Amino acid sequence: MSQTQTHHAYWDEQQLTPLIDALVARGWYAGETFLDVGLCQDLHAELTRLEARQQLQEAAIGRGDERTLRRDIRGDAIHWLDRESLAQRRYLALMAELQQQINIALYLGLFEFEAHFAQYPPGAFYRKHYDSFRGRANRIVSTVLYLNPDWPSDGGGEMALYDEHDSEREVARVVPRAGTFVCFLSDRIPHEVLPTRLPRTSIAGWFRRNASLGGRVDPAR
Ligand SMILES: O=C(O)CCC(=O)C(=O)O
Ligand SMILES: [Fe+2]
Repeated sequence: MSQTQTHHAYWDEQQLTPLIDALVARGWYAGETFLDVGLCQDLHAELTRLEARQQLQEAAIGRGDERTLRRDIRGDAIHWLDRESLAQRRYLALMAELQQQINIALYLGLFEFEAHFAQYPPGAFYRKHYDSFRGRANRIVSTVLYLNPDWPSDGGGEMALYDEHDSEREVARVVPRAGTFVCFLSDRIPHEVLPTRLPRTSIAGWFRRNASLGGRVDPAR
């Protein structure tokens, strides 16, 4: 490999350039058929097994002492990725390479990636929120990969993204169909999950930079 060539093991330039450009220009990116269908199927099958074995936990909001279950804000059940399957390891390898490429292009100093499977049962939603707060940002770039093999037009459960300067202005509505991948700056882009009519599956993940809060290292979760 010559020094002027960049070599990516998984991603090619045609996929990464639009993602990086969109992150810089407007703070978010959404791409259909961004990820391999076979990998999405394997991840979806794993989530189905985890659910059957009751290995999903109801998701909380807040952190530390302030963690609470609030079904009126957030209704999903989750399982943190822990590299326990080949499919997880493949997905995490893809994200590790994406992290590297974002760092090269944007100097964000992304340091690690954490992610969980999520399942929204019928009727569930996640009200409009930011994934981190300015000045206390530990989560820098948010990601979502959808795993649902089919999604009817009346299925609901879209993710709505809002303008970074006007949190009332919707800028995109993303259908949670398998292979679609979204990423955005965690402290800039308000977003929400609209009520779903069908069980809705995804992997939500965050590229982090370790931030020290008052001398303590910010806890991971
Ligand atoms: O599943 C989605 O579309 C977004 C989930 C989300 O916003 C989150 O888990 O913070
Ligand atoms: Fe979020």
